[in-house]
Amino acid sequence: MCEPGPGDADLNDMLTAAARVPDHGKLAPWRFIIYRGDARQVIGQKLLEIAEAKGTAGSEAQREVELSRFTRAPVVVGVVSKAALHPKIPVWEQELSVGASCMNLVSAAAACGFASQWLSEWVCFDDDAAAYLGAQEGERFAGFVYIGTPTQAPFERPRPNLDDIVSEWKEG
Ligand SMILES: Cc1cc2nc3c(=O)[nH]c(=O)nc-3n(C[C@H](O)[C@H](O)[C@H](O)COP(=O)(O)O)c2cc1C
Repeated sequence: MCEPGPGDADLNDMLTAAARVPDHGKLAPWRFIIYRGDARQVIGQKLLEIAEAKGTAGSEAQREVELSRFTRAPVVVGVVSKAALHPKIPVWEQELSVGASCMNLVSAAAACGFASQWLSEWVCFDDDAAAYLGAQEGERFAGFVYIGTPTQAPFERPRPNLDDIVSEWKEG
């Protein structure tokens, strides 16, 4: 994907869709962080620093991957899960709502004419990277949705055969 990314109006529509998902108990167990413009280069420098400190950016190629991680798309949206223990609503249901939010964001991006990709990668699971990217105590990233102008038609890969994943319930 390439420039341009969605402007404020499109991004607002996409995030409205992302926040319009089934949400048992109206807990809003998700929030969104936007990364765009020069901030993406700043992030790359810091991710490289974190990766080097952990010994995971030894080669020039790995260094370049870290530096350019957030410049692969004009706009990146971090979807933060705020799922937490609740007296009535299981964490599992809250996490499913966060997943639905990510998927709505991907679908809304497509509906607005943009390409997108939902990625986790190491930055989702590394405490230092996640904190730097904005996750607060008790939060975690469900993923980062990279959004930009499509440069090619979506590549379709083989999907599961419905016969293998669909069954009709019968007693016993
Ligand atoms: C929670 C989650 C995390 C993902 N993280 C990655 C990732 O880190 N790297 C990756 O190549 N694909 C990742 N994917 C898969 C992509 O989002 C996407 O499914 C894949 O690029 C192929 O797209 P398609 O399934 O629409 O063909 C992730 C998917 C989900 C649901």
